[in-house]
Amino acid sequence: MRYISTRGKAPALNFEDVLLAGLASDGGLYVPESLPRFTVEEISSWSGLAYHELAFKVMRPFVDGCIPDADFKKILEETYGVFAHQSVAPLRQLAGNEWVLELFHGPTLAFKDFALQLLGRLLDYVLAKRNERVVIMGATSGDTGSAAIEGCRRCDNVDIFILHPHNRVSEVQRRQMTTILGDNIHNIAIEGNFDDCQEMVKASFADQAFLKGTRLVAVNSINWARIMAQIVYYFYAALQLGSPLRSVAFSVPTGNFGDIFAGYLARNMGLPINQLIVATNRNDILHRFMSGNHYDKDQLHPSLSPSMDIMVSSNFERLLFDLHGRNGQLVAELMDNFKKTGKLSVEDDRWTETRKLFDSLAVSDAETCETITQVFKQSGEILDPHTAIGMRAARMCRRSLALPMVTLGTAHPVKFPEAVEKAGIAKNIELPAHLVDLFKREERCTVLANDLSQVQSFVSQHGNRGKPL
Ligand SMILES: Cc1ncc(COP(=O)(O)O)c(C=O)c1O
Ligand SMILES: N[C@@H](CCOP(=O)(O)O)C(=O)O
Repeated sequence: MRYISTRGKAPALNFEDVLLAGLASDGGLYVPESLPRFTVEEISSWSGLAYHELAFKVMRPFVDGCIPDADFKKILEETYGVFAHQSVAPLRQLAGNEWVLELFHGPTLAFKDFALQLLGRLLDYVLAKRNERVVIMGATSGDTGSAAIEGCRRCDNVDIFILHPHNRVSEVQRRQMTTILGDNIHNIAIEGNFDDCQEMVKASFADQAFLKGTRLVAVNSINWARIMAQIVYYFYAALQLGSPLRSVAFSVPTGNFGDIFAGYLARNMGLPINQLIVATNRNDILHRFMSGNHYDKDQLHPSLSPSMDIMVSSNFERLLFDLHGRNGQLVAELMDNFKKTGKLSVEDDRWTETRKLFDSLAVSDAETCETITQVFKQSGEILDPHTAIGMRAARMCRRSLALPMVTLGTAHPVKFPEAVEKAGIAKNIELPAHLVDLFKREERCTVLANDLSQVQSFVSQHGNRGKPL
């Protein structure tokens, strides 16, 4: 399997190299040159497999021999063995055809663990084999950061720098990052928003002189391996609901468009998904595209669902690539123009094509709270604000009541007490045992201005186990 850039100019890579990459050298994102497509018989035969066994079946074609099967199986067994729930991703029925796929039973209580527990182990495996040290830079609006730190903290060959927007993540999210105290773990709070953090990470891939020859690796969903791992749970949920003989719909709380893009790929690999709903908070650039073909930058607003306070959605470019017949030059032109004008639209027929599969809804903070309250009264379940946005969109936008509708439960409500309290739920949600002393732990974090050169100089001063590169 070769991986090519969405902008058509960077060299094609194999799985091992794409794992160790971030943005492609032409500024694009890597995607598989062609997708594996599974038959109905093949998918049917996976029914009843344990999560790690299914993960092997779905991901094997992407890894394509770069990691021997026996080693990859062992890595997957270890990865999903650390999840707290026996079924790893339990599917909970709220009513009739309404389901929540609980993706928050990993160590950091959000869906990011599915990919980042794996990514950490894959990096460890590949870097040990190569005897190479790398620097990781990641941007987070709250969840990727802790999942990446947790996934990589035991990697000997990694120094990890996580940028989060100062005072714009929840306290639990911040502490999950800043209380992990290794000399290769570096938390930076940027005086800006998530897009500023993400832009700095991307700019660092474009000009790596400050790294003095050390390789830079991404943990955000610009890294293909992140998307690959997120495809699996669509198969896992759909198989339990009668696929591949029955179609299923998904509603996905969306920010960087990574999670829902994984669902789109699952469909293209043979899973009968008849609808994908893009559920956003008031930072609704994706909803404005899906509902009116306007992908136009706006101001970023803090919300009760801070992990989705994202304006420019990295993975949207991967969808644009497919929409434009996988023509890298066309995508490069669109993205260049977007950089200049902050606006992007596609030709009508391409947009109509997108709308055959995708619907969307933007949900306000008040509606988010209303949904948390409503679902609690109906079922006793407390949804986190991101999942609540997905649930509201599922209820408002579903095309068929006869088909199962699965909302991705992307985070545990204990991470967002403010929203739960605002929804009028007095019940105290307890942190799980491994985090019970979270509020007593020492924190370590450096606050930096929204300034790329300061950040890069910090990385080069601390990039070798806390010492200069
Ligand atoms: C809890 C939660 N829900 C949803 C999202 C949105 O996912 P994506 O960025 O893949 O669209 C994020 C962050 O990305 C998140 O942390
Ligand atoms: N919501 C994310 C933002 C980064 O998204 P990613 O999927 O590209 O890593 C977060 O919680 O950090």
